[in-house]
Amino acid sequence: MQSKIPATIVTGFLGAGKTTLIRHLLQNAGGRRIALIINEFGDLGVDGGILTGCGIETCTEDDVVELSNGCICCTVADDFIPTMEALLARPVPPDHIVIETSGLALPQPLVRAFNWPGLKTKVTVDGVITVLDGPAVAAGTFAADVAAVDAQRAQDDGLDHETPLSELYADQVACADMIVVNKTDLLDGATDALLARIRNEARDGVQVIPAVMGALPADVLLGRGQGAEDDIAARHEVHHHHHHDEDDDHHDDDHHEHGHDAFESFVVETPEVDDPAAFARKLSQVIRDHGILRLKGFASVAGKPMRLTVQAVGPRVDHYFDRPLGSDTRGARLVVIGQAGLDRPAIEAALR
Ligand SMILES: Nc1nc2c(ncn2[C@@H]2O[C@H](COP(=O)(O)OP(=O)(O)OP(=O)(O)O)[C@@H](O)[C@H]2O)c(=O)[nH]1
Repeated sequence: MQSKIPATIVTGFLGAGKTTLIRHLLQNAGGRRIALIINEFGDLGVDGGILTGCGIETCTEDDVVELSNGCICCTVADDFIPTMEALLARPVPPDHIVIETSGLALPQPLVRAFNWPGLKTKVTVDGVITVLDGPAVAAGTFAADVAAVDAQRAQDDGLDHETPLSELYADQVACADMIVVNKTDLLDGATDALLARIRNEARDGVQVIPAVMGALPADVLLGRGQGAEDDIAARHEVHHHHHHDEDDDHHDDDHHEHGHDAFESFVVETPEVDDPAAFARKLSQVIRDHGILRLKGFASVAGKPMRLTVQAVGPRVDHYFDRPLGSDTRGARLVVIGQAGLDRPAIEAALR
């Protein structure tokens, strides 16, 4: 029998550090030919731009496939499966496939897609890696007490989808074979308690590993041989319990209602940046004023030949020059992601 190509699913909430972890993995791939499938939220292709712009020799444009037609878990049949089939049909197929889901995707439907007849014989899910934003989880932002939430819902039908963040968190934790608790540099000694708490929430036997900038050896991340598609039932999906208006047995891949409509994203274009530090301060203020969850993109800076990458998770804004601008048009293009109801005109005005 021909051996199956292993695929690793990297999931985790917006801004947890998935792209950073994958970038480190590619830089330390130990000669493996890795193909990437990236599911962007918003059309700008920031994560693809960060990965192909990073000058990693083993990572050519060909090896990065971007899916930006929506959330990967809602478009598996239309988008993900054909993309996988095309990748597998290449004359030289990759040694390993890494799939980065959008920060709002549920991993379970994606794992289930590996049981598709056209894929099942050729690929297997080597493991589901869930990246958590350590400080955010420690602050209780995405840490659902699943039992309490369910109990509350049982009492009140009107609560459906009121807490999509905690649902996503719970689903991403429940599906994991390995949980990377990232950004422990920002945790101030509270790491051990947090790891213990997350171990408690995870399925039995799931590794919970602390990390800074997703820096974990390729041998830890890859080659787990989990075969996740064969034990999908063990990977409890919290959100299924809330569809009181649907048939309870309605578990197929193509249902769309898991709270994405609770989020929105749009792209804002602004003129060239004068002073990156001042720009970052302005972004941070706009993020606070409007409760933006995630903001990222690229900008040109007056008089500079390099591209400025801007990354904000909550009010913390990182910015750095990553590569020559080349033929990119000057100005800034930023993806703004938040819960539905963002005041887009006000945000656009404030950013310009
Ligand atoms: N301090 C600190 N910052 C980090 C760490 N890991 C990632 N970051 C920063 O967090 C921001 C988000 O990281 P990404 O890797 O883009 O996160 P992501 O999960 O891919 O984000 P989405 O694709 O938007 O869901 C970037 O500015 C990173 O530089 C870490 O361990 N410590």
